[in-house]
Amino acid sequence: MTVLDTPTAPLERLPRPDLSHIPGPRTLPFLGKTISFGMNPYGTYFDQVARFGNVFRMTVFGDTWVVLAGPDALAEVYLNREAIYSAQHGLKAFAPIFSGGLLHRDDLDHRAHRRVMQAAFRAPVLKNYLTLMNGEIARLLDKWPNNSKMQFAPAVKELTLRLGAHVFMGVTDQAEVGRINAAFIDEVAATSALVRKPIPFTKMGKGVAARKALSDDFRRLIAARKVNGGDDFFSQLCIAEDEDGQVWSDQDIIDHFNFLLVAAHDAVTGAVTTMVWALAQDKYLQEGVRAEILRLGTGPLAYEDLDKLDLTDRVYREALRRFTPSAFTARAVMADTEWERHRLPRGTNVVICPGPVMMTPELFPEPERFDPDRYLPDRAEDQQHKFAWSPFGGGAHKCIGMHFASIQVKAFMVQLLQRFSLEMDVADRPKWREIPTPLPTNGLPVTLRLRQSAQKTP
Ligand code: HEM
Repeated sequence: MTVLDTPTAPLERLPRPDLSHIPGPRTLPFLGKTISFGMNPYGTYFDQVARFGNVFRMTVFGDTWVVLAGPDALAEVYLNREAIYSAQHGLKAFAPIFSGGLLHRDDLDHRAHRRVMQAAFRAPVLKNYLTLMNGEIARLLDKWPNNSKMQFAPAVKELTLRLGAHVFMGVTDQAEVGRINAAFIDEVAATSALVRKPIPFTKMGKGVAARKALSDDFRRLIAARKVNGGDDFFSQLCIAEDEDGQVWSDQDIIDHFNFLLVAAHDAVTGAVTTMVWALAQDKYLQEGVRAEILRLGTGPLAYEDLDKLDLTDRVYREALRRFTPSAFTARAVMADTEWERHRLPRGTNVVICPGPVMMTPELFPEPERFDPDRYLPDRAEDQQHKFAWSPFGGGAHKCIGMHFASIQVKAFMVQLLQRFSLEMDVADRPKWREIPTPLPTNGLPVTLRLRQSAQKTP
């Protein structure tokens, strides 16, 4: 067993190239399209594509980006065949919170770290997580109210946080769970900070302080887990090794786990919230999903049954299309290149847009309609282009947790629908905030009614 030795050099400063040859709107210097993009990111995208085509310049929060629109651009940047697009540089605004995480590494360094992480996502390990999740979901759902309207979005956020502490970290002490979750919430909030410098009392300042506090917690946990082991995700990361016996240093474990917590949490919460939004307003669809779930029995989801939830899976996929958790992502260009006859000099920051691509009517007709049948073999709208449907990204950085996420979402939906009918008043149908992660702005008021056959956990 050897400790992986891939020290990350400090980020080199890239030039700030002149991008005046790229088409784009005339805007105020610092402000640019900040307000329009912040309030209506998808609308801004489609508007700019209509005016300038698939490559355009846009200034947001003082930084100028070149937006590469459409699914071909996703293929170009995600597949990164010539190794010229850097995630580490492109996402450097988040480095104070996430440096050292997998998405904040490139090339050989990234590949070496990803090989170690893969060990925590093997099938037998995932199966153990499912067992842990099932027990904890049952206990947490026992506490949800029957027959009264609840704010579903914050409730599911709280539930996934508690689930996360248990399944992700193996932490059950309530005081510790509370402390970790509070720090975690500050970290997540920092990802949408307007002020990117970690000045005390700003979002970024609090985020950086939270990272420090969490790192101290993780360091204490590592020592215990290396001795006692455990089925939780953190314990698996502590012992993860690649096929050549390479393992991470303690600092690597801390950095990776720090990023993983956030990567896992918000997206899963978003997917579940969207599914409940769709099912609560479509009784017919809800009954269809429930019937499919009940055909498997009345117990929690078994690992072997994961592939038998066809309609549930299509609802999940449609949720990830309709309000995708990660609608935009960024890279930096490390060597002069060209895209669609536009020169992209070294140092150009590019944005690619999986969210808007999944809302493009030419690929997904009537994109605003929630329609799980899009994925049936006779329509297969997602198959028209390799990157038509790509909520998990692609290429070297494709989401490593996508099976984990699918298990978590389905384990939750199985127990939720076995127990409860979901109802939403027409007047409560929400507006959605689209970035940084989609959220119904009214908290999603939903009434849960305990089904007659459902029982509380013994
Ligand atoms: C529905 C849930 C999820 C969605 C939609 C999602 C989406 C994504 C996307 C789009 C990326 C690529 C970002 C980019 O290239 O810029 C990504 C990367 C990543 N995700 Fe997820 N994710 C989800 C759940 C999870 C979970 C549950 C975990 C861990 C348990 C996880 C861990 C990661 C990691 C570590 C990366 C970086 C991979 C790399 O750089 O090699 N994600 N995810």
